[in-house]
Amino acid sequence: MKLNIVEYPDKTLRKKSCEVKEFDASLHKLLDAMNPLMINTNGIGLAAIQVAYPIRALILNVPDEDGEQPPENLLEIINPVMTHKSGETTYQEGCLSVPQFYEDIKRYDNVVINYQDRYGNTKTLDADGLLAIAIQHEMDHLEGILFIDKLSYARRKKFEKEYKRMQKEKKHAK
Ligand SMILES: CC(=O)Oc1ccc(/C=C/C(=O)NCCc2ccccc2)cc1OC(C)=O
Ligand SMILES: [Co+2]
Repeated sequence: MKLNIVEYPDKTLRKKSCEVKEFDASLHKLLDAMNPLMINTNGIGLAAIQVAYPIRALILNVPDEDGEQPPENLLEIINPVMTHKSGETTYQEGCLSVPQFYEDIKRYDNVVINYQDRYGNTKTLDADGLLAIAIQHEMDHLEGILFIDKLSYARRKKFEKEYKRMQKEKKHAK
């Protein structure tokens, strides 16, 4: 199953993702294809909309203390609902759909979510630190929200200018 990452400013990224109803083989095939794509592109989180599937599914594999992403750390989060959020933290975020751009983004420090696994079993996850940040970043994707939408007006203008120049350079480089 060949997946490609949709890149900003592609309008696909702005779609609202729909609830997953069928926890079937096609869902499993998609999740199984998203994982290597995320790992091979140095990602730690990937939402299905980023590979053009507007469904409420996302995967996460936050590196552990020695920077590894062992398969047992993979989280497959479907139909997540945030039931608690508290505290505040800032982290320089990046996104596979907005390559080569990193910005400090403010997030909650602790979140609790209810979600379903690939078989439809309901689970609860209480997350702090980088995992909490990643969950919020990926759940935004399900609403068509990108981390650059959270920038101040000035920083957003700076981003748009830099991004346009980079895209032009990439085109000429081809
Ligand atoms: C050149 C380029 O695009 O660099 C990258 C940028 C972002 C990423 C991955 C970002 C990512 O997984 N974001 C998930 C959401 C998230 C953001 C911040 C903290 C937690 C979770 C990977 C990149 O690729 C390389 C080779 O480093
Ligand atoms: Co992202």
